[in-house]
Formats: sequence, C-alpha cells, structure tokens
Amino acid sequence: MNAFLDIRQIAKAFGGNQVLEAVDVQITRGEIVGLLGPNGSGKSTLLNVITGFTPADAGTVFFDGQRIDRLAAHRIVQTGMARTFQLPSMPTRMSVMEVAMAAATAHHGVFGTLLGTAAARTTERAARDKAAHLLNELLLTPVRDLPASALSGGQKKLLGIVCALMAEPRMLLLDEPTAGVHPNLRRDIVAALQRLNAQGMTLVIVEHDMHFIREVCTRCVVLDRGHIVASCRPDQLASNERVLQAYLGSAGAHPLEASA
Ligand SMILES: Nc1ncnc2c1ncn2[C@@H]1O[C@H](COP(=O)(O)OP(=O)(O)OP(=O)(O)O)[C@@H](O)[C@H]1O
Repeated sequence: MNAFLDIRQIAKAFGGNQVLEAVDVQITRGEIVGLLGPNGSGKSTLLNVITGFTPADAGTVFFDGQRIDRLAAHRIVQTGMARTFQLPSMPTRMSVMEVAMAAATAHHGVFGTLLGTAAARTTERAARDKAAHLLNELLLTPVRDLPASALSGGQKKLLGIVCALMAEPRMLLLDEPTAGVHPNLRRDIVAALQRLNAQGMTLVIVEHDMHFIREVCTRCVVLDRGHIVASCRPDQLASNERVLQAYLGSAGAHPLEASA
C-alpha cells in the first residue's frame, strides 16, 4: 500500500552544517507519529521541509500520491496538510475569533470583500461558523473576544491548532504542542488531538514529553544528528539501543528518563 506521506532521501544543510541526511519516513493514513530526537537533531527542520517552509537540498516528499516538495507552503496547505508552530506569536490588535477567521483559506478577493458581494458574505459567514465551531472544540469560546496576544502560552498553542484546522487538513503536523503548557491545558490538547484522530486526521507530532508520547502516539520515529535511527512503538523506545545512544550522546536531560 502507498504511504499517505512518503519522505525519501531528504537532505538539508545550513552552510557547512548537514542537518538532515538521507531521511526516509513513511506515514500511513490514520497514524499518530511522534517525531523524537535530542535538541538540534533536525526535527523542526524536517517539519519545515515537509510543509514547504524550508527547501530541501535533495530528496522527495509525496503526500497522498502528489509530489509536494517543490510547492510553496500555501500550496501545500491546499493539498490537505497543515501545521502548527513551536512558539506561535499572535497579533496584538486582533481578537481570538478574528485570528481564527483570518486563517480561512477560501476568499473572494479584496474587491469582493469591499463590495460586500453575496459570495463574499456567504464565505465570511461560513468562516465565522467554522471558527466558532473549532474555538468551541478547542475550549477557547470563553476567550474568543479577547485580543489574541492576551492568551496564555498554552491557549496560544490551542489557537494555533484552530488556525491550522481552518484549512480542513487531512494531515496535521504539530511542533511541540505541549511544551510549557499547564497540565490542565495539556490534558485538553491531548483530548483534542485524540478526537481529531478518531475523526480520521493523521497526525505528526514533534514532542519531548515522554508521557505525552506514550499517551498519544501510535508510533515513534527518532532522529539523531539528521539521521533516522528508529521507528517503533512508544513502549519499545526505552529498550532500543540506537535511541538510547542518541540520547546518551546528547547534552541535557533526555525524555526517556520520564518513562521510568
Ligand atoms: N534557518 C537556519 N539557519 C541555520 N541553521 C539552522 C536553521 N534552522 C535550523 N538550523 C540548525 O539546524 C540544526 C537542527 O535544528 P532543528 O531546529 O531542526 O532541531 P530540533 O531537533 O528541532 O531541535 P529542538 O528539539 O531543540 O527544537 C541546529 O543545529 C540548528 O542550529
């Protein structure tokens, strides 16, 4: 069977720093894949390459049978793939609702909006309904009229997920969705992601938190210095030699300690 997301031989260097080398990853529809690895191993860079924010030096990315590695980021969103960012920054003058609505991809152009054409009004109503529904799903209804910049770090992450979902993606890639998030909100994020997956969404999640990974992910792919060193179930990570080597060789605490 063809992979839903098929990443082949991706390479990326910044100057003399070879950040990704011959990276192969295949993801099946409906999976929740954790993308793991020590700091600086290339996880965010791989996410950026897949979603068109960083061009690869070599390799191909196919999504649902379509080659996407030469497409601009906004075109990749139109193929059904969306992403969130590690540190979402929010505009100070827009409300939570307005930020969510601005993420809607369908539009009728500046003139349609200015002239208030019927089509533009229908589109705006649809975007408003969709934003209201998603803000409710992600528990942001009580803060929908606040300035987006006033949200807590965790709420900004939830709003980042709402914005990504406005494009109605079939695959969602998340960069550290629970880093620095209060445990209560973390539970909400876990529940929201599990609900999305139950509705058919395929998820790829960069994450350091082992509790989260064990709870949410169906499979883990581990990067070490730009190479894929493991693809296994979360409960197999702690006994995987190459994973242990990757974390033992890195500076700082490693997430596998959290699995003890
Ligand atoms: N735009 C860039 N220009 C130059 N170097 C970069 C750029 N983006 C990433 N790098 C380098 O690529 C390497 C991998 O970074 P990346 O952010 O992909 O790692 P990561 O695994 O996501 O790390 P972390 O877990 O700390 O977020 C690092 O050495 C980083 O400095």
